[in-house]
Amino acid sequence: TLSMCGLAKEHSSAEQQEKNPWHASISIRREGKGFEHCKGALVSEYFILTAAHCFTIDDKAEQITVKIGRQGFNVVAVHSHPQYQIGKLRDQGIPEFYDYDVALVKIQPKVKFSSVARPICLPCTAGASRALRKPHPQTTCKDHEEILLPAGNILSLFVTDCINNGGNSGMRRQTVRIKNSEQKVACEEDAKKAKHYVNVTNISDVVTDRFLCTGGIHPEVDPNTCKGDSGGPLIIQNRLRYVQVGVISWGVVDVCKNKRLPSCDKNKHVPVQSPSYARDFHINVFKVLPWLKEQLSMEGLDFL
Ligand SMILES: Cc1cc(Br)c(Nc2ncc[nH]2)c2c(Cl)c[nH]c12
Repeated sequence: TLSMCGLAKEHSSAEQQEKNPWHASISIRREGKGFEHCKGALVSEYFILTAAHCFTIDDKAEQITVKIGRQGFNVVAVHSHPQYQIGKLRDQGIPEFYDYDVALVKIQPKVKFSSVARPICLPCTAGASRALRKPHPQTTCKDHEEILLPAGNILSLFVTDCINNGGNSGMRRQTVRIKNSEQKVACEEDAKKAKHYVNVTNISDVVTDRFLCTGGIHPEVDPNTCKGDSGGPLIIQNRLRYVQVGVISWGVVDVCKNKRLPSCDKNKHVPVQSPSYARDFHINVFKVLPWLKEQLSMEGLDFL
């Protein structure tokens, strides 16, 4: 049967992985330096969408492992976006430049879809039209963008690590608002508060058109990402279906640095101590569609 993307178990007693069956954990082993951890989202039988900055040019596929729930996968290849170049603006005093910070990790064996392993919907695919209950092929990519990213503050979610009562790590959904309104300017201005960008005069050199901005305290206090959340999906929930609109790229304040992980127990409310300028930046999936379409052309995703 045609696999349905963006479908999860919703009942409260479902396992975390059943509630987020696209969630992937990526670990990169580096000789003498331990591990780097990132997140990603399953987007087809063979590919995980994540952030390009999780990898360096020296990383070999053998050093990388991907886990979807309890299941481990080998990595065949990492395809970073061709325009991603972290050192591109070093001469202009910008040490790290995250434009086009996306990558597709090809895994093997082919993922057998189940209640704990199922792809999230990518915008501008037939699966996303079905998930949005819009007619295919009448519905266009532009329609998807108007539905998913209208002007205003858009409710979205990402998943972060937490400690459950058993002491091992779980995952917890965080709700944030994408500032796609007049607040977008203030959101992007706060990028200057990142230690890497204090000397930047023109913030649009760093926060390019490719980014969505979340975080801050207006209209509500948004939780923030941690470095370990890099590569995870920024998701819009529409009824009981989920569509990925962003890839977590970078932030102003690493709220997890030298801090214990928050508890997974929702009732143990973690007091949000982030400053008002703590913002997070995500690559807008709509801005990298030509690359996605090319890389995923054999995956049967039926791009619009
Ligand atoms: C998700 C994520 C990635 C990276 Br890389 C961070 N580091 C950083 N941002 C700017 C320069 N370096 C952070 C921070 Cl800080 C919070 N969340 C982050």
